[in-house]
Amino acid sequence: MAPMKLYGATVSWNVTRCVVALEEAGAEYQIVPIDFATAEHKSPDHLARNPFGQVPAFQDGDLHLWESRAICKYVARKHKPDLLREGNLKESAMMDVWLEAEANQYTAALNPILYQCLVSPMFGGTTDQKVVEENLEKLKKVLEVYEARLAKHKYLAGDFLSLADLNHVSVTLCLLATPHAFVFDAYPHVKAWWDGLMARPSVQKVAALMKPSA
Ligand SMILES: N[C@@H](CCC(=O)N[C@@H](CSO)C(=O)NCC(=O)O)C(=O)O
Repeated sequence: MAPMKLYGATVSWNVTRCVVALEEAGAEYQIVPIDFATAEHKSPDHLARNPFGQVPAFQDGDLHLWESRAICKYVARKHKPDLLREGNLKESAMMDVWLEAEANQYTAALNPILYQCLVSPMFGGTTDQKVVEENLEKLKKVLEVYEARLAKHKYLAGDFLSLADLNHVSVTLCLLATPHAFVFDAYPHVKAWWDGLMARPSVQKVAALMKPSA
């Protein structure tokens, strides 16, 4: 069976969100770089992979997917279904809650911070500190909810690791690459949760992959 293909650059936290799932699944995959400098992500070939002209895109045999979180769910369902808790209605429902919280609360607050602190300077742009400060305040409110949850459970969906936890990894690694990593210090249970995730070989591998020198 040909290896699964993940299209995109590992500088993107949406692409590396999928690498975490692929590494956790222990599945054979290859990363196919897409060159933003030449707008390859808008090429006809790539639009056929992802009609929105974005990365990641994904191929497994004759199946073509896009949207990082859908790719992660597919990889987990196929190779490590325990991450989805689909055998337990309540556990899988709680996982869905925290999958959505990652996308719509946590990463929604982090995206503008990462764009200002990491992406804009990468293209010679400046950092709008007002945007950073505004979204740091939003992130702190989100982390207050996470702190309360993780004071009661080892992981977000319950006392079991799930895809919901893993989907937070890539964007959190990016946060740690900004001057605002200290924001976790005020939330000890969030920090313990993160330290636990960081100890996983899959996360170590993605952390190494995301280092600028990689
Ligand atoms: N909801 C989607 C977001 C993909 C995305 O924004 N990809 C960016 C690069 S990563 O930040 C991208 O491809 N931007 C180029 C563009 O939008 O033209 C997902 O989770 O896969």
